[in-house]
Amino acid sequence: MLDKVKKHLELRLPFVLYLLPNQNKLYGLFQKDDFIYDFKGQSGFVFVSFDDEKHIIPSEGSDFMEEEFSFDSANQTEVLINYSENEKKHFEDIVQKALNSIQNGNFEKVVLSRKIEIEKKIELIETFSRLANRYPTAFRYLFFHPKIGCWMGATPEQLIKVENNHFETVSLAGTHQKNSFEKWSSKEIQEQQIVTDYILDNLHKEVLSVKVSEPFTVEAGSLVHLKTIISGEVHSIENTKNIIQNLHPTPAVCGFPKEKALQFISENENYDRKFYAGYLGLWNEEEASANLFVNLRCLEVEENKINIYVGCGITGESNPENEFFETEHKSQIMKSIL
Ligand SMILES: C=C(O[C@@H]1C=C(C(=O)O)C=C[C@H]1O)C(=O)O
Repeated sequence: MLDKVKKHLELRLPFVLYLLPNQNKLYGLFQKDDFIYDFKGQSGFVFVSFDDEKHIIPSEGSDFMEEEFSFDSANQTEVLINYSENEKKHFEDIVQKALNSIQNGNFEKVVLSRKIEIEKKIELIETFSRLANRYPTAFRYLFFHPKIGCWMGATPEQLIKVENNHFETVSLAGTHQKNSFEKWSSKEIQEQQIVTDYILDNLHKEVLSVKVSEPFTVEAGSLVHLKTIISGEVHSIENTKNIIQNLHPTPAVCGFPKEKALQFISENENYDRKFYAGYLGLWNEEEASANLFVNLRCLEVEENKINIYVGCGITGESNPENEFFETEHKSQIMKSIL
């Protein structure tokens, strides 16, 4: 498959490589032309931006390959926390502004992010190989489209999985470093509950039944999060489409209420999130199945530059400096494979 990837990169043709969580099989979908296909319910690998621009590498007409994943596991590096005081102050100021807005009753939660730009030219396949080796429990992907961009990531967050009318989604929020974690604070419990409530509210019109787990702690690389599994039955693929439309973007990556949080993000984050906090993955219209993930712990590859996108949930109890360090810790997930 590596030869095929190299060829596609040379010819500047779109492709995606991916590995499902806890699996060692590498899949590749290789488009034969360089059109941008809009996602309109055809089968393939979907790639949707934060502001809901929907693309797909369609299965039809593309080459599909699979093989055991056996790229070299090159060194894993530890990175030192490294940031400028300016960046820190800038982010803390925006968090403070969000706190004022929350206090004034404009919204309950907003997820604010940073775009960390690193001047660096990377070797794409080797870097993806390190990412795939390092985060086996995540959904790992490398997406390339000459007219859309090049992204890779290792996301711990499922947007939705549907098979035989059974669906599963998660509410994921709250973050700690694994090595210093003791227990969840009321702030974290509250910010995750906002996500769970929102998902349940938006599901009920579309599902036949729903089951909700207790919140539990999950590992994601060097971090831990608080997670609830929400599952049940849907009637048809139309329900699945409506659920996705209603869920995205969830308060795990946007905030609550959604419109107010979106407005704060667009007025205060000084860049386009593009595909960060969008969603991506498999859509099979014929089988009415989907396996989609939220695009987190990801980076965008430019010619001589990498953009790492990381965010964190702000609620009334947030502390601006702690939130800044949370984004730094999240960024280590990607920095350590560069
Ligand atoms: C926004 C991100 O992560 C999300 C926000 C979290 C939080 O605020 O604690 C935790 C997991 C994700 O739902 C990110 O990784 O960029």
